[in-house]
Amino acid sequence: MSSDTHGTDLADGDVLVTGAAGFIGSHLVTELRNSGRNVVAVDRRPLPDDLESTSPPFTGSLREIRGDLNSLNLVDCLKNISTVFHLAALPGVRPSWTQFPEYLRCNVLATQRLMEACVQAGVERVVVASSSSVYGGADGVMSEDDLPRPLSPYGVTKLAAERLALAFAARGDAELSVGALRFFTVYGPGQRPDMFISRLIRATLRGEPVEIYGDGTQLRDFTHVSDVVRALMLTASVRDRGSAVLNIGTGSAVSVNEVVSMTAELTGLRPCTAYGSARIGDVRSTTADVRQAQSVLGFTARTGLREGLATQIEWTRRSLSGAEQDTVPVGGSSVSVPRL
Ligand SMILES: NC(=O)c1ccc[n+]([C@@H]2O[C@H](COP(=O)([O-])OP(=O)(O)OC[C@H]3O[C@@H](n4cnc5c(N)ncnc54)[C@H](O)[C@@H]3O)[C@@H](O)[C@H]2O)c1
Ligand SMILES: O=C(O)[C@H]1O[C@H](OP(=O)(O)OP(=O)(O)OC[C@H]2O[C@@H](n3ccc(=O)[nH]c3=O)[C@H](O)[C@@H]2O)[C@H](O)[C@@H](O)[C@@H]1O
Repeated sequence: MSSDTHGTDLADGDVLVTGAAGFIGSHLVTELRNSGRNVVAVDRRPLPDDLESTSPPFTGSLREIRGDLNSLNLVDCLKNISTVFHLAALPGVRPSWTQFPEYLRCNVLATQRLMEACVQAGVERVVVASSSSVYGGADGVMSEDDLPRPLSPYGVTKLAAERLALAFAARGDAELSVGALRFFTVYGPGQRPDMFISRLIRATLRGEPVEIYGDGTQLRDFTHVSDVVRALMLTASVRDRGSAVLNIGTGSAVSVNEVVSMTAELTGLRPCTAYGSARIGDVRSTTADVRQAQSVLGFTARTGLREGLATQIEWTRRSLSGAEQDTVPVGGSSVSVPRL
């Protein structure tokens, strides 16, 4: 199978993206349209303005459906849809201790409702955003066959969502398969403002302090959003569409302190860091075992952390300076991303 996303063979029919207004969702919608797909974009938030543009280079159409997955008529939304990318969720690890009912509603109940509707509407393929946080505090490389032991309520809801989707695919009364992708700490232009790299770059460019939770030696397999989008598209188009759970990461981990040093080098500015307490539920280390994604999808991450950080720094600079267009080169094409 080609490891490129252009011209890959998604099932005929339009595609629907949930969480389309979000960080990863907005990049995915852009890339799908660049590859000629007609996209139905579902989110309870409005789409970023520049995603709605139909001017070139976009070739696929965009239809926005604004609403909550827990109340929309999803069977109607899914008419003529062959492939669903399910990205909608509450994504933060730390707030999940205090807002659990909302995590349950958005991550678990919404997934059950969506999967039920997919079966009724005859959707062929569902690609679900799962998370490295299903693993919990494993030492060393995290493999898909490891017993998941999430350490945060968020991780518990992501594991439940992943398993629910797979249970629907295993029912046997529908031609539906599921690819559940466990993303590892995704970064890049448009990254959620609550995430570390986003806070660090913004604070550094503004000359403000950023808090580091713990001593900064915690490790993350930081994965660039362009790689994640390519993995999503490959999962939808892979010829053997059996159900599977796959890690999407780079296979190597970098400490939070190293990210601070790289940001200093790339910006020429000295980040002002304040060390605070480690947060409950934050794992010490994440590293993806990337072998299954390589063998099933032909997927290998292409963007190194230094190069990827540079794309996010450039986007943040433009955003902070109020540039008209926040269009940045990502993974070989240009994408428009929401402003800060
Ligand atoms: N960003 C990461 O590092 C990362 C890592 C692992 C997994 N993930 C998963 O990837 C997905 C996307 O993450 P993101 O970082 O782009 O988050 P995001 O918050 O930017 O996007 C999620 C979108 O889902 C929408 N949404 C939430 N609940 C909804 C509901 N009930 N009905 C309709 N829309 C709803 C939100 O409005 C938001 O636009 C999530 O499922 C997240 O758990 C993200
Ligand atoms: O890989 C995943 O599955 C998860 O990755 C990220 O979660 P996290 O790794 O906590 O991402 P960041 O918020 O960027 O935090 C990275 C590290 O920086 C630390 N951090 C974060 C924010 C901050 O202000 N200061 C700080 O030191 C965190 O404690 C953590 O150790 C995403 O936010 C989750 O949606 C996702 O599910």
